[in-house]
Amino acid sequence: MDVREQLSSASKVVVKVGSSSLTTPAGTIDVDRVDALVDVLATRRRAGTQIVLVSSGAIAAGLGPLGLASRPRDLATQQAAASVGQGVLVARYTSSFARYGLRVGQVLLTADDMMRRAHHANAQRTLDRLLDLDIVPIVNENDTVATDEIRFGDNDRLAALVTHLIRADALVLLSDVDALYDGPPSRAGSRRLAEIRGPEDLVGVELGRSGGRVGTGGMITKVQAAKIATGAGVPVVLTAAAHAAQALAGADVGTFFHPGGRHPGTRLLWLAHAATGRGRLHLDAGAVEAVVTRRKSLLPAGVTSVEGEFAAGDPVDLCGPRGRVLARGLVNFDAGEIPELLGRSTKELAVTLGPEYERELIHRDDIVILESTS
Ligand SMILES: Nc1ncnc2c1ncn2[C@@H]1O[C@H](COP(=O)(O)OP(=O)(O)O)[C@@H](O)[C@H]1O
Ligand SMILES: N[C@@H](CCC(=O)OP(=O)(O)O)C(=O)O
Repeated sequence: MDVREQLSSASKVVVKVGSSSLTTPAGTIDVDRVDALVDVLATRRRAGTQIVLVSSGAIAAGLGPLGLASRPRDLATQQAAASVGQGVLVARYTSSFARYGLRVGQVLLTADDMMRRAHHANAQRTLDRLLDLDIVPIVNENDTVATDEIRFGDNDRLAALVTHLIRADALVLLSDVDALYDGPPSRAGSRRLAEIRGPEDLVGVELGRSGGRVGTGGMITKVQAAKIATGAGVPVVLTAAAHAAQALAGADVGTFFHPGGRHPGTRLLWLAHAATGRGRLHLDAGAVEAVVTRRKSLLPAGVTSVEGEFAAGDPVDLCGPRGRVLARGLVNFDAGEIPELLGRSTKELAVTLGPEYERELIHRDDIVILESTS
């Protein structure tokens, strides 16, 4: 079977569309292009495929109503624009899908929703239920509450994580460019890359930032998203929104990223690919061996020092004796509590500080290995 047939036979697909494919330069919704995209998605939905649409465009669609000529630099005004634009965007999707008798549901997610166990399960349950009810979920980052520190900032990686969250069979990234090129598409001689089979095919490819006025991540975040999805066994197609129908039909458009890898736990994908450590724990050689090689939980006895300000539940980087970041995990204690625990056994801590201290610093289920020690 041609690999691209995985797209035509997929029963659950995540489609991500960028701001520039949905809005006009004047900062309003481009109704014709939204309708054209919805025509494709609704047709596929009515043929039985479950679709989740990850749609950017809230900030871009809020510019016109707020009288802004370009994307504001400061976060507060971006959030205000997103607040106005998100409503306009979803109103348009609602009426556009209604032409096909389909309902949409708005789902706004933060990075935390992908990471914290309870939030993650909640988001998963909601999306699953929406799909059971034949509703098309329209997902975006919850821009109005996300601060710079905790923000995804781009919907490409969010779409890859949603792909895992709902156990989709394929991810389609739609942009204003028809494929990944080996250099800037505006440069004469740049060639379309029809297929990416693995990291070796990306060597020498110039991944530029966004060329448009309203896009954010450019090709860098799209390739990161493709790596997250394919690394967990899901094929990805990157192409222009105008080619959405062909991409979903498995035609030779855009760039096809071949799946590889297995399906790791979704929550930890966020930790590996989208989180940044809020602090660092320095491990001795024994703890590195236990955590990285034998995949055990991290106990206070194996930690030599702590850096940074973080709260229980935050991601922290785990460094080896030479300072290399080897793993990342969700820590069970606030930064301020940790110094007095260091180097001590959990039994001893339970006796002196109380039974609630007889637990690991980081449970092994909350650790992802970023680099092996060998
Ligand atoms: N190697 C490349 N191949 C294709 N496009 C590239 C490349 N490098 C940079 N780009 C730019 O990435 C842009 C798409 O990213 P972005 O503006 O973030 O899109 P979106 O808003 O759809 O998410 C394209 O318009 C293009 O100018
Ligand atoms: N959440 C933001 C979009 C962020 C983003 O990734 O934008 P884009 O690069 O156009 O896909 C918004 O709705 O404006």
